Amino acid sequence: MKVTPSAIPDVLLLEPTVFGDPRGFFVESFNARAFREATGVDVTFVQDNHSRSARGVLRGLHYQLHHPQGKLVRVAHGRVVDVAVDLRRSSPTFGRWVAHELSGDNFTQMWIPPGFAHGFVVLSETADVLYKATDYYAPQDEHCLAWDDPAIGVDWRLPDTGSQQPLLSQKDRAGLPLARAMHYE
Ligand SMILES: Cc1cn([C@H]2C[C@H](O)[C@@H](COP(=O)(O)OP(=O)(O)O[C@H]3O[C@H](C)C(=O)[C@H](O)[C@H]3O)O2)c(=O)[nH]c1=O
Repeated sequence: MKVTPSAIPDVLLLEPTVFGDPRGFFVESFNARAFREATGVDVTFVQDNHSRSARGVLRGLHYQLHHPQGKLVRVAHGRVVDVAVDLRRSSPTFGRWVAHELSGDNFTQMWIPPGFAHGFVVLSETADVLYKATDYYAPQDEHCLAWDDPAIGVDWRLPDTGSQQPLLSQKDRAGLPLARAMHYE
């Protein structure tokens, strides 16, 4: 597995080894020992998530404040721009973001440690996003950062769907700007 630090060094891009043959391919999408040895990150995942979305759907930017989740994100089918925003007030990259295309074709995974808001926008007709989390879902502890806060300035590379706006949940339409959102110490 190849591991490359992103522009925010704690956020890592992982490229697993893919074994292709005339039948198709095989890939170990997660191996705890390989993950620990390749990244130096020693965490336990307690929850697997899978969401399917249509082109132009944007989910995010979400985080749990008192039960922060580290996330290992991959795309089994389709293409997304996956985004992480550093909400650790003590971090030198507080308020900064990273975005990378994850797809069923590139097999790239993004490790996003606790302390970040996470979101993605779908570029393909549909996309299946699968991610492991290091803590359990805590709906009472969920917070939403505004996807379009100019103070963060995420370049979502929104797909052309004929609409200026991505397709958002009601919760995501009410995301807070960085200046008013709760942060991690
Ligand atoms: C996240 C989650 C949701 N749910 C239920 C709650 C709702 O009835 C339904 C849809 O939830 P929501 O609209 O919050 O799903 P997303 O907008 O995909 O939220 C996720 O989007 C971004 C990209 C994230 O990184 C987070 O994991 C998460 O916030 O699934 C659960 O039962 N367990 C869960 O862990």
